[in-house]
Amino acid sequence: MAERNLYPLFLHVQDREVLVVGAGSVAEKKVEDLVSAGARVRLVAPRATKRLRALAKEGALTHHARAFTEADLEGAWLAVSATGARGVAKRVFQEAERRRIFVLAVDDPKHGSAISSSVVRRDPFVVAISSSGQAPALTRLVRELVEQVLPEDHWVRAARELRTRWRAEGAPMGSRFAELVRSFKARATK
Ligand SMILES: C[C@@]1(CC(=O)O)c2cc3[nH]c(cc4nc(cc5[nH]c(cc(n2)[C@H]1CCC(=O)O)[C@@](C)(CC(=O)O)[C@@H]5CCC(=O)O)C(CC(=O)O)=C4CCC(=O)O)c(CCC(=O)O)c3CC(=O)O
Ligand SMILES: NC(=O)C1=CN([C@@H]2O[C@H](COP(=O)(O)OP(=O)(O)OC[C@H]3O[C@@H](n4cnc5c(N)ncnc54)[C@H](O)[C@@H]3O)[C@@H](O)[C@H]2O)C=CC1
Repeated sequence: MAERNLYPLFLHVQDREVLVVGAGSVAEKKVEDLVSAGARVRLVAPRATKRLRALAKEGALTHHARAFTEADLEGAWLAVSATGARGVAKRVFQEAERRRIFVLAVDDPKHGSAISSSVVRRDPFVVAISSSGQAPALTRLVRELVEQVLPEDHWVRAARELRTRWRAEGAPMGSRFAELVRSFKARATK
């Protein structure tokens, strides 16, 4: 479904069930991101990585050590298929479509209805980057470039400081954005 103009979103997954099918290294990254966003992850896969088994052991997710069945989608808000096994993504997608559940298909994007992005976090800002599924390695490169442009902490701290001063001085709204740009350009060329 990558050929269409995608609609970007930030999802509240806190306390919502997310089904992850497959528990290899690619699934591991998605699961870690989902768990840190507070999702209740239900993992279905005959074999799981050491890290995923450890997360299951400490109660951060539930792991069913068997192959996917259509009933696994029951109650899920979102699903991830990450098995690399022939035909599994298609089965997950067909049943998920029937149940109106969005699916990230990491090995077979045509059998998915959502794709994940590369993320740069500068709390409270989140920059999500996508090539609409066409060039993941380039997406990673753009993420690394954005990380260099937005160094940890400085960016938001500097903007907050500017804003405190604008308020104290009653700076006109119309001049604030231009001043922020000037100040950031000056920092970048220092
Ligand atoms: C469609 C999508 C589905 C989804 O995962 O949701 C997808 C699909 C596939 N990725 C593949 C390969 C690679 N993926 C990466 C990296 C990332 N891939 C991510 C997302 C996405 N990957 C979604 C679209 C993203 C977009 O719109 O650009 C990132 C951004 C986020 C994340 O993984 O969390 C993360 C960067 C994280 C970071 O910032 O570091 C690298 C580079 C590397 O790891 O060094 C490679 C090797 C280079 C290459 O092949 O390009 C393959 C081929 C597998 C094969 O051929 O066997 C498929 C399947 C296919 O396309 O058919
Ligand atoms: N989206 C992305 O960012 C990337 C995607 N990929 C693709 O992702 C796929 C998965 O890669 P890995 O995690 O390295 O694979 P892996 O081989 O390490 O893990 C596969 C997992 O799927 C499980 N599995 C197999 N059949 C199953 C079934 N019928 N039901 C449930 N679980 C089943 C296995 O038990 C295992 O946990 C590959 O096809 C790879 O090409 C690879 C790199 C990046």
